[in-house]
Amino acid sequence: MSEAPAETTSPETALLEIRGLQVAFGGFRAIDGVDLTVGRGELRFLIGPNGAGKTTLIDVITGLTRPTAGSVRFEGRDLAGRREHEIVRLGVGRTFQTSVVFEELTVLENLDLAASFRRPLWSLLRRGRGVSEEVAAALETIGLTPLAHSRAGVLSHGQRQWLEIGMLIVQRPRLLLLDEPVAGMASDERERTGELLTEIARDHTVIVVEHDMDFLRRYASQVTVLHEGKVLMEGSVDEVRADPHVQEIYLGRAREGAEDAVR
Ligand SMILES: Nc1ncnc2c1ncn2[C@@H]1O[C@H](COP(=O)(O)OP(=O)(O)OP(=O)(O)O)[C@@H](O)[C@H]1O
Repeated sequence: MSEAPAETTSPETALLEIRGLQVAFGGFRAIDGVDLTVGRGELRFLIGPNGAGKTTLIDVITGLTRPTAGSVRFEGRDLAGRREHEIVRLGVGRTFQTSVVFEELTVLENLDLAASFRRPLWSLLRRGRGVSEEVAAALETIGLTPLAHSRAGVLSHGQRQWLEIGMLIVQRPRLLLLDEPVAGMASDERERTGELLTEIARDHTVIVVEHDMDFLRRYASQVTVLHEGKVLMEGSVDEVRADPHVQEIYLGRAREGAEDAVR
């Protein structure tokens, strides 16, 4: 018997390919026919008003929620039906809106623990022999080298977010999914996070869910707009901001009291 047909898209061109995705909660379709292609090395922003389906989309990619229909292919492999830890091992990492750092452990210990996830069991016995290269590099990238031996519990909100990003990086994912990484951050922390994302995107593919328009203007290039479970449009930040439909859904929110209209 011949092999299964070759993948429709070369892994060189598309890292992530979502087709005809649907997610229903009871009779309600939170995702309603989404097609999304993200190329290797992209820094893609995902925006949309509350309830648009952004988190649900991330949940499906990472195996937390099962789709009702459609496919999610990562490097040509179908992720549907795979468990969360299996998807992590395939190279997909995500941050959650709730923190996953261990407050009693130091920054370094948190990173080391996250990195140990990839190491063979025998190497865990060698722990305590100093800082591995990848952990040291991650510390530098996230700018927390001076705080390496501080307890994670004393970090500011922004520093904690960077630590979480560092904990992802040491697991060497090829796709990183970040859910509202600058939510609740002060402006200097936002700026540092924007720089961090730009740096990480040099050697990872990154999808960022973000509401903040100022942040998008500064750091986004390609943007996908979700609305009511569908892709409303894709384009550059300028194209998205100029689109009448996008303006309408954001201005609609503005009239309801939301502050961040597309201007
Ligand atoms: N487990 C669930 N059961 C029922 N409905 C759900 C569930 N999870 C999400 N929903 C609904 O699906 C829709 C999409 O939710 P989702 O959290 O994906 O939106 P979002 O774009 O991430 O919004 P926000 O910006 O507010 O986080 C919402 O109407 C939400 O109430």
